This record gives sequence, structure tokens and C-alpha cells, in this order.
Amino acid sequence: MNHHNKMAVLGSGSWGTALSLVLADNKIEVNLWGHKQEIIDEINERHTNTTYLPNITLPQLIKGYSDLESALTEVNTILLAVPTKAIREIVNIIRNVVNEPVTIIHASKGIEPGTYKRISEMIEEEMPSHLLKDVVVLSGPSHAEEVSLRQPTTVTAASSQLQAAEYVQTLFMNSNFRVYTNLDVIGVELGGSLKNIIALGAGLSDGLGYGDNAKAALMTRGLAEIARLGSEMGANPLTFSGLTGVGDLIVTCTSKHSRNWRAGHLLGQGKSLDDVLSNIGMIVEGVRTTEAVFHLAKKLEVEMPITSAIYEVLFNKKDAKLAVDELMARTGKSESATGF
Ligand SMILES: NC(=O)c1ccc[n+]([C@@H]2O[C@H](COP(=O)([O-])OP(=O)(O)OC[C@H]3O[C@@H](n4cnc5c(N)ncnc54)[C@H](O)[C@@H]3O)[C@@H](O)[C@H]2O)c1
Ligand SMILES: O=P(O)(O)OC[C@H](O)CO
Repeated sequence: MNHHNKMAVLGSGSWGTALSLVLADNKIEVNLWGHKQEIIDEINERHTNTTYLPNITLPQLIKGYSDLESALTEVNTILLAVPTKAIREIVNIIRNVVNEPVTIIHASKGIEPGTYKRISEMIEEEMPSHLLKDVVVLSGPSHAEEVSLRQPTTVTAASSQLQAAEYVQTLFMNSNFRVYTNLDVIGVELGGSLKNIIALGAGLSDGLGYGDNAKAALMTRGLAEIARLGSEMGANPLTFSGLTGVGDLIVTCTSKHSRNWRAGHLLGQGKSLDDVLSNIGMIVEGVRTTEAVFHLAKKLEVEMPITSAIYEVLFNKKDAKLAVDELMARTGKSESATGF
């Protein structure tokens, strides 16, 4: 049973549209807001969003809005599915429109360069506390392309308030979309954001022509880096063994749908970063997250050799093969020395 029958989803790209479809399947009316008028017109007139989800028909319960104020009318639960770089701007508009406390769910995956903030921290900073009921993060191994085909998917709703996480579980859960709850917001947000760095690395490795051994090494030692930084930042290390840690790492490093893997793959084949990003045409969150985490790791003195290598390839044009050679040539380490 759902507690509410109307929600606003902000962001009409792949993920916002796919999650709107899950909500509509659960008989929730969705006000889907986006800033591109032609996409909103297509959603309302043809019930499709072919730029992001070709061959999918959207349920009638989804209505497109290009005016944010109208999209937020009579809703007390708002889902954000925009790139991390747009979060502060959108929350600032929300705060000027709503009069009652709202629950904000976010489904974005990133860390802000410069401030090193997680998305829930940015939301809490921008939203006055009397207008913010709860913040919940929805994360896990979930490509929009498969969710929109109603293929089995599992995710996690995390909040410091169990009731809020359970509320979001109830909103989204159905026979194709299974939702777990978790109280470890830090671990869930970091797992979902940092796996994108490692997915760029997995794509680079594949693009260079390396095999499954190399990719397994990147994923495993990448997870060790994620857990090392995450523990330092207050996450429960066990969270990284769950859906939002190893689960999302697997799906992003091994799936043809992943924008981050595809970006790494093109880079590994010798394309420039600018060409790669314009070729993909959708948000590749791992690029900005690599920048943020490279500097954060330096500040916290956490060893993250894979992240550093990917940073050098992305931002200092280091040859990707040389970066792999240097990772392999590091001094011998003990796998069990730190637990990671
Ligand atoms: N696509 C997926 O399968 C998937 C799954 C889980 C999480 N996510 C996360 O969801 C977030 C959104 O990703 P996506 O795949 O939907 O991206 P996308 O590129 O498909 O769509 C992003 C949408 O945001 C819009 N946008 C960009 N800048 C904006 C701004 N300043 N204001 C308002 N709208 C803006 C774009 O026009 C586009 O409609 C990312 O953080 C991503 O990591 C994506
Ligand atoms: O397509 P990506 O690489 O942005 O990954 C999408 C999701 O985060 C996978 O869970």
C-alpha cells in the first residue's frame, strides 16, 4: 500500500524517467519535471522519451512539466534524479516554492569537487530545516535501460531515520523492483559515487585490450580503496559488501549500459575526454567524482592508487597503458595488512 498517490520527479533524463515508470506502475501519479521543453512535450504528447529510453511507452500517470513550481503543486515527496552538479541549483528552487515540510529522495551518484560533500549533505545545506522532513538516498545496481523494461532490479533506500527509508521502500517496491532499507547514508552514498571512478578504470582496461584478470583486479582493489576512504569518512565498512557497494561496482564495471564504463572504454581506445563526453551525450558522473575524490584522498591521507592513476589519465593526459604499468610496478603489499 502506498501512503501517497502523487509525487514530483525532478530530472527527465534516463534515471528520472525510469524511476517515474516504477512509481506509475505502483499507481502513483508522477509530475515529471525537466528543463528541456521538447522532451516534456514528447512525454505529454507521445508518452515516450526516446532521447533517453528508446522503445519504451510511458504510463499515462506520468505527466511532464517544464515549470518547476507547477510540478511541485500538492506534493510532499520529491525525487531528485539530476546530475550532481545541478543539485544545489534545483534545491534552491524547491526551497522557494514549497510551504510545507517535504521528503526529498535523491537518486544521483556523485561527490562535489572543492567541498567534497555528498548529495544528502548538499540538500541539507541548501534546504531550511523547517521545510525538510527527511532525506533518503535511493541507490544500488540499477541501469535505467533494464528498469524501464521491468527486468528484476534490487536497490537500497537509506536514511538516518528508519521510518523514512521504509516509506521510500513502500513507494518503489514492486514485483520487478525490490527495495532494501539501510541506515548507513554515508556508506550508501559513497559506494554509489565512488564505483563510477572504478568503472571508468574498468572501461579503460577493456579499451586497452586487457582481459578479465585485469578487470577483476581493478574491481577488487578498487573496492578496497572505496572501503578505505569510506571508513575514514564514517561509513560502516560492511555496507561496501552490499548492493550499493560491490553490487553497483559489478553492474557498472561489467555492463554495456554503463556510461562510465563506455567513457573509459573510448578513452582507452585513444579518444580525447571532450570527444568521449560529447559522444556519450549523457552524464558521466565518474569524471567529476574522480576529481573530487583524488583531492579528498590527498587531504585525508588515504592511499587510493587506482583513483590517482585514473585522475592522471583524465586530467593530465597520462598514457593509460603507462598508468597500468605503474600500478603493477608498485612495491609489494599485504592484502590483509589493513583489512582492505
Ligand atoms: N541512468 C541510470 O541508469 C542511472 C542509475 C542510477 C543512478 N543514476 C544517477 O542519476 C543521476 C542522473 O543520471 P541520468 O542517467 O538520468 O542522466 P541523463 O544524462 O540521462 O539525464 C540527466 C538529465 O538532467 C538534466 N539536467 C542536466 N543539467 C541540469 C540542470 N542544471 N538542471 C536541470 N536539469 C539538468 C539533463 O537535461 C537530463 O534530462 C546521475 O547522478 C546518475 O549517476 C543514473
Ligand atoms: O551508466 P552509469 O555508469 O552512470 O551507471 C548507472 C548506475 O549508477 C548503475 O547502477
